[in-house]
Amino acid sequence: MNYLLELKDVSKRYKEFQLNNISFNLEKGYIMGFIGPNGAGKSTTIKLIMNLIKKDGGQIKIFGKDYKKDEIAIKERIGFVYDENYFYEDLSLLDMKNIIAPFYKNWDEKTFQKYIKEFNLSLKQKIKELSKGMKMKYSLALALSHKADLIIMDEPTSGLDPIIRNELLEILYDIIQDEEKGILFSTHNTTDLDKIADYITFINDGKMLFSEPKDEIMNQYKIVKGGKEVLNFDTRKKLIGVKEHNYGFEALTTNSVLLKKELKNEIIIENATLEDIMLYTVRGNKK
Ligand SMILES: Nc1ncnc2c1ncn2[C@@H]1O[C@H](COP(=O)(O)OP(=O)(O)OP(=O)(O)O)[C@@H](O)[C@H]1O
Repeated sequence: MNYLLELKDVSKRYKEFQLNNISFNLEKGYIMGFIGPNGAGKSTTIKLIMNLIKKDGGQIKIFGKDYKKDEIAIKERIGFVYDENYFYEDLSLLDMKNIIAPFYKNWDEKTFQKYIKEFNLSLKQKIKELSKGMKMKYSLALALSHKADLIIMDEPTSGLDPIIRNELLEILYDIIQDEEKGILFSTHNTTDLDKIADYITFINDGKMLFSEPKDEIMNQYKIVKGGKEVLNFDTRKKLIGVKEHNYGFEALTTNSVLLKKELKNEIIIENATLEDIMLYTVRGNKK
């Protein structure tokens, strides 16, 4: 398989946090949502992919090549959008672009100008005068203007209003239509991913929970609701993150077919959202 991005057992140790054996692959033509609660290790993983920090173990390949050996050639084909600021604050948007653009052989000035206009930015303005959302839009305009094959975005929708947020999702969707490009997109806001992601990689507390096609995940995970009387030892084993209230319980399950067979009309099975999957799983892990 010709992957754009391959992580195998990638690990990183900090004093009080460990990222353990993260493995996933991203194919051409797909959008992967990278989800997990605060502090799960999403930014750490992205920094490792971008070689901004050193890994302690595992392998990272980008475009089939070792991510370090071919770093310069690889980075030319990556569009990177990152929450923390890596611009010179005193420069104008135009001056900063003039510094960045020559690094890319495939820089497309027309595309850049198109996004600047679409995002309502002024090239005369200084970076330090931009709001968080405006900085994100500027970052996006830069990342999308050199015909990158792999787009890596760390929380790109944070700070964006719903209109620009939706526009961004449409732009990302359009980008992958030629089936040559791929997007890795980390976010807390799983509703963004309900719309556009093909694959979901979920990490919690530095550990991988899954990396699978979104449709399979949505088929596998369901919400169960029922009365407390069915909550015995056997049933609990099939439930994740049980939430009990006065009249009954709600939980996540990957055993909905079996539960329905055993408990028939005593329970209700509903579809789960990605947010449900994240919340119930994190609750289940805490217990
Ligand atoms: N330079 C560092 N030194 C020590 N610990 C760090 C460092 N950078 C990150 N960490 C720790 O690693 C853990 C994971 O952080 P990370 O930023 O990767 O999480 P995240 O999933 O991106 O969270 P968020 O959604 O809040 O951005 C946190 O506990 C954080 O404190």
